[in-house]
Amino acid sequence: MHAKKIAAEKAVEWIQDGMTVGLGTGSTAYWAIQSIAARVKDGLSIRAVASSTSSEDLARELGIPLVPFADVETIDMTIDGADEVDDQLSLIKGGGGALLREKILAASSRRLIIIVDASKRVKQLGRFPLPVEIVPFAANLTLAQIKALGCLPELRLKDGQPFVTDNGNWIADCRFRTIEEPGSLETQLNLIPGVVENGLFVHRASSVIVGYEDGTVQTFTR
Ligand SMILES: O=C(CO)[C@H](O)[C@H](O)COP(=O)(O)O
Repeated sequence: MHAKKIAAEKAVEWIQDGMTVGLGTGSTAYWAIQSIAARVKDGLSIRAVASSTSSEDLARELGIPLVPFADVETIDMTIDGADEVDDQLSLIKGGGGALLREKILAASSRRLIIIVDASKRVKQLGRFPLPVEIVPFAANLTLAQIKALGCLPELRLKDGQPFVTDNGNWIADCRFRTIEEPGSLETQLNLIPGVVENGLFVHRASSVIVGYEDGTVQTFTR
């Protein structure tokens, strides 16, 4: 927990007055939202757009000024977590099921700052099952197409029912074991009709901040 918190706090230091800030989702993004709220209380003037209803609720509760997705055209900086980060700063995201909104934020952000603890760093992406958001309609056909790309897709469940994203879709967690070419897989998955988006974020992170339990951080920039 400490490692996630200090990575988050380091990223939040980079936020400046007047910025539009994208808020990520998950237990590391939670600390970023807490730290942003503390700076807002101290007078920082920003507006934020959230990647999930849970982050939006938290930000609202803590008094961070929010702007709806529909009203935003550019984002200065997004701070978000990740499930895996490789040496090229490519990512797997979506463990929390918010990958679609997270990728929309990432694609429109001048800077995407990823905050992780050291356990998220890997030599090769793929040990963490890749989350893929699919439309519920004809899900089995879509799952079969995803499987043909060389993985074992499993529908994510919550209380015995399909997990439903903030966008009303389902998530397939896809076991690839290793992903040799993340860039090409990211494109291939999105070409399957029925796939809405996938959790590969290739060449999108501007910086990755890794927090360690001893209180130090390491920053990697592309
Ligand atoms: O992509 C995400 C949510 O969709 C999260 O950023 C990712 O799952 C990491 O979460 P955590 O910070 O809790 O380890």
